[in-house]
Amino acid sequence: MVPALQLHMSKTAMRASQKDFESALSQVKRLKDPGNEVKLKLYALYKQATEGPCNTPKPGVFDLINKAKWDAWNALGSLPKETARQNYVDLVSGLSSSSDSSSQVKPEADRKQPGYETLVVTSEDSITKIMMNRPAKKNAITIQMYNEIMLALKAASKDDSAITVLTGNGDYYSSGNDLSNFTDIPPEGIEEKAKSSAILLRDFVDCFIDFPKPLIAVVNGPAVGISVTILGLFDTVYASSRATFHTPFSHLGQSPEGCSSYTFPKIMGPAKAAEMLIFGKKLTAAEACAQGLVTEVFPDSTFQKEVWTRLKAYSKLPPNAMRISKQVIRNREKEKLRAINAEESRALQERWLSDECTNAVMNFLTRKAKL
Ligand SMILES: CCCCC/C=C/CC(=O)SCCNC(=O)CCNC(=O)[C@H](O)C(C)(C)COP(=O)(O)OP(=O)(O)OC[C@H]1O[C@@H](n2cnc3c(N)ncnc32)[C@H](O)[C@@H]1OP(=O)(O)O
Repeated sequence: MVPALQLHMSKTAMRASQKDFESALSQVKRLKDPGNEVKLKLYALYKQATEGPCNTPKPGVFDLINKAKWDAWNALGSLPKETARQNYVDLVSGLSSSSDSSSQVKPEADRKQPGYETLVVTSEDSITKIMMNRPAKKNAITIQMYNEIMLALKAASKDDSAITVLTGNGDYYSSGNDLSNFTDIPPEGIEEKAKSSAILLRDFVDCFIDFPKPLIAVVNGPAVGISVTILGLFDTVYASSRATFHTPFSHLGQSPEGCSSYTFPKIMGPAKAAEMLIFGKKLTAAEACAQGLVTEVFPDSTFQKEVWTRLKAYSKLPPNAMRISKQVIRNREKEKLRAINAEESRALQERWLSDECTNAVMNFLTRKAKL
């Protein structure tokens, strides 16, 4: 017989000794939490290995935890003690090797989902993170980036993550619409450009209205324009103390989008919303939090650490319960939000053809004006 095969057979035929069992018992304490289902299996095998078949009365129906333990033990029937001991040792050894390999953290480049040029999309710890990735341009949103964000949101809505995060790479969260989007005029003319831009805007904002899982904005720095307005469609907004919130629509000859004409007055009251949306008042993170647009502000020095610790804890909550809670909170407004989005997009389609808008965009692009 081939020696390696011989070794394999003698190993599987071998019964776990009391010493193996005891070492598995101490090993199990060092493992990271394997989840309730595995813990029940371990409990049942332990009881079977040490006491034999289930011999205690069935707990009452409201004693949920003890009933689950009893059910798991009872399900092992008359499994011999020796086999239960062996199964316990095998289960712990399988858990140890999988936890060894999962503790080797892969670098972000390896976890990165392919197919995006303007974003870095990663999925880890039940969190899908969509990071805008044009730091040299302050994460200004190009046509390609609008399309990629829509694709990433659609994929995240179907993946096995529990929550989804939008954030920015570098010192800005996002400087909003890339103003050079307006310079690429097709042969059909400027009206056609305004029309296709309005359709893109409407589709983009609809993706946020319809997103089914908890959606969190991690606002790592200043936010401008559309990156601010869509925050009203997020479930939670965490901001660095360095973040600012600026919607200079009148300065740009434009009008509000992202459903902000409805969500902002609802969140902060009409007077405060008007200061932002009509007069372009820039809010600090603390002010945005006081107005209810931001959930919580963290000191910039500890922002990433504190936010991701919080999000990792939230991502362990039962995903279906979170999804249903979001539906219950948001569903009754969806139709209304879609209608508002369509109306805001129509208004902008006209604004983009105005002299006020054309001059403001030209002034920025020829470096005559900044916010
Ligand atoms: C499909 C259409 C949908 C339309 C939806 C409508 C949305 C409305 C909006 O979002 S309105 C908001 C539009 N955004 C702005 O008006 C911001 C313009 N940018 C600025 O004012 C400044 O860049 C700044 C205040 C954000 C940052 O200033 P700072 O001095 O710190 O940095 P720079 O100006 O040197 O920026 C670095 C480079 O990034 C380019 N850039 C920044 N923001 C934008 C932008 N929004 N659009 C295009 N380009 C932008 C900037 O030009 C610099 O590029 P350079 O290094 O090549 O010079």
